[in-house]
Amino acid sequence: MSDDMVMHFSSNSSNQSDHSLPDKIAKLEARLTGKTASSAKPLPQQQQQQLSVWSSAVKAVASAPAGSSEVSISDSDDENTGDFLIRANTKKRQKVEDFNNNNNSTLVDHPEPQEAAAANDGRKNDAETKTVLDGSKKKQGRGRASSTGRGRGSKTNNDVTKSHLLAAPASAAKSQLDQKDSKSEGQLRNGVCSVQDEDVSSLRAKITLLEDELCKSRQDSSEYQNLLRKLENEAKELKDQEQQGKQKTTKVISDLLISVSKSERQEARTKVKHDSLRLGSVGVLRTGTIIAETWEDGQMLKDLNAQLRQLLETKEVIERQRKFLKKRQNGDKSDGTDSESGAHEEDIIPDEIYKSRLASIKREEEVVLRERERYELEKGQLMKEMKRIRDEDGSRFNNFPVLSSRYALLNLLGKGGFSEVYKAYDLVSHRYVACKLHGLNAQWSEEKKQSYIRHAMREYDIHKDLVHHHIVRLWDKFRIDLDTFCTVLEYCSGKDLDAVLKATPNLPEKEARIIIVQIVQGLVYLNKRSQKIIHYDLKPGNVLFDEFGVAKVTDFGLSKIVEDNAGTQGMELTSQGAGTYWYLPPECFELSRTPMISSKVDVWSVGVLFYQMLFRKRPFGHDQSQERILREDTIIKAKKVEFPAKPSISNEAKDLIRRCLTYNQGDRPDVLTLAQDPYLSYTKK
Ligand SMILES: Nc1ncnc2c1ncn2[C@@H]1O[C@H](COP(=O)(O)OP(=O)(O)OP(=O)(O)O)[C@@H](O)[C@H]1O
Repeated sequence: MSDDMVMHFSSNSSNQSDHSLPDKIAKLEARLTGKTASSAKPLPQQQQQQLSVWSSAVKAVASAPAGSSEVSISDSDDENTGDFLIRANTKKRQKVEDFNNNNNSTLVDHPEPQEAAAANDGRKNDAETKTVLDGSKKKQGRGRASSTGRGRGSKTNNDVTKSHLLAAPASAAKSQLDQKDSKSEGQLRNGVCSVQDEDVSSLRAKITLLEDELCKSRQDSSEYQNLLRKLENEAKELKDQEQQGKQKTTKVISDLLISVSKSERQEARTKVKHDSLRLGSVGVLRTGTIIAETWEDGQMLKDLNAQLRQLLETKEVIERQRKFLKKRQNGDKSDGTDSESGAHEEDIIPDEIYKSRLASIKREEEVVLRERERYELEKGQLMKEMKRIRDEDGSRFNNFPVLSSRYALLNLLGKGGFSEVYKAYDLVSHRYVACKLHGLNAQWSEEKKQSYIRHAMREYDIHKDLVHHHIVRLWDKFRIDLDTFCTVLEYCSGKDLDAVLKATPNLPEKEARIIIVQIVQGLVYLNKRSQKIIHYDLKPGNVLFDEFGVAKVTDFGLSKIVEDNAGTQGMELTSQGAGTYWYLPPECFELSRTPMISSKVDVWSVGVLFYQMLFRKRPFGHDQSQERILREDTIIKAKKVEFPAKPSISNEAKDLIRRCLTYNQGDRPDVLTLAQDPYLSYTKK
């Protein structure tokens, strides 16, 4: 830039001549350095360099031959020069600022009259100068921030520098310089204007672009919003359709389930009718004013009994014949006719025939007796089914209600002491469940009702957290009305062990063993939890089978939670008297002190269950009632277990039963020890 400026000066001052020019330049140079240094802060290094370049350029001009390049500079060196410089500088700065302030509205600055005249005079030179200035101004503009570090400040510094030249004394050279300066200022302003014009137009272009983009974005946004609304509506419609579809599906499923259940009910009643003819039925017996129900045997038993009578008669006839034959043989011996030759063949053969016939009658008798046994089992099942149907017919839930908007009740599975268990379908999880409806007796006192509810809730609390393959799951509970609530259990479509045992004479050891293994696994789970549980009511009715024959323990109504602080002696039995006595160990009948119990109670029950599965009877008090067991101290006297000769079972099975039925609680294994028994392990040796 300095070079450009020097060129400018040298070209524009060629027609100016002053003989004292070297002196003036020297003075000017001194003023440039001296005044600037004294009247303002030291200039930045770059500007000082600029000044020195200018100064040497001016010197060069001064030393150039006269006429080749002349600069008209005032020789005035008075005291006011500094003030003038500052004033000129301030004025110039003011102009630039004014221009900057106005450049948004009027991008073209109107020159002052004097400047306009100067501009008119030197229009041709201006054109040349403008080119130079434009270039230098652009350079300056671009380097503004880096050269001064103050943005607009650089412009001011340039102005200051130019002011030195403009501040020449009022002479011809001065006026010329002033004119030139005015021109330069105009050109500078034009340069700034053009840069700013460019900036403004590029900004305008940008604004237009941004406005276009904004407009497009707005359009896009409104399109998206429309699309979103459309999608939301579609989603809502789909949801409604899904809801309607669900309702329809639920209705279809419910209808299907109801029609299947109705036909099952029909089938069950027809079967009962049919079986009743064969097996018997319940009749009414009137004795005076008392009406009682009695069992009237069916045709099957009559036929079997007739067969037995027939066989008995035949047997008697043959035996009479044999006796007669023997008598005749003995008579022959006494009159000496046969003494030498011994028994005749014609006498021996008939006897063999009678003996053979008697053996065959015995076999036939055995078959009929087995048939009669079978009959008894079927009769038991029929009686149970009849009771179930009667209970179902009398139940207030027999009309296929949907409970808790979820469980579609189907057919009654059975009725216990205080509850009805219905097979049901969970319309949410889509699976069969068993709904146990606990009904409080309206006749009960409020206290008894509360006690029952407490008991049931306790059972629920214990059971709900139990998750094991061999424990029936408890899914849910809810209240139906003031006197009824329901617990929802995993549905076990197989029979319970009680029904299995009633339907089967006795289980083969292999089958009994695998059932015991599963029960013990369930018990191990109960004893490995942080809160150990004693089931306390293990009996065939509380072992259920699922559709695959997997055994599952249920009914935690009498269960005990073993407290953490229970010692090795176990915990106190506070509910003595509860439970099913055939399956409880001797310590539960202890009367002299509060019994201490542990998981060994369940181990005893396992022994009884295993024995019962193998021999079809319980080891202690099989034919006794609960009351008689208590009265006769049957279990307290149960010191040793006896095994029937038939069916024959393995010694390992007998040993396991003996261990489980160890009289002394201290010597009996607990659940975890029992689970280690090799007989209950299926690992290959
Ligand atoms: N989860 C289940 N799945 C299938 N059947 C079940 C289920 N729970 C119970 N049952 C059946 O419902 C019937 C009644 O069961 P419940 O437990 O109420 O009677 P109980 O054990 O005979 O009587 P109580 O519990 O009063 O001693 C039984 O035949 C039982 O097999």
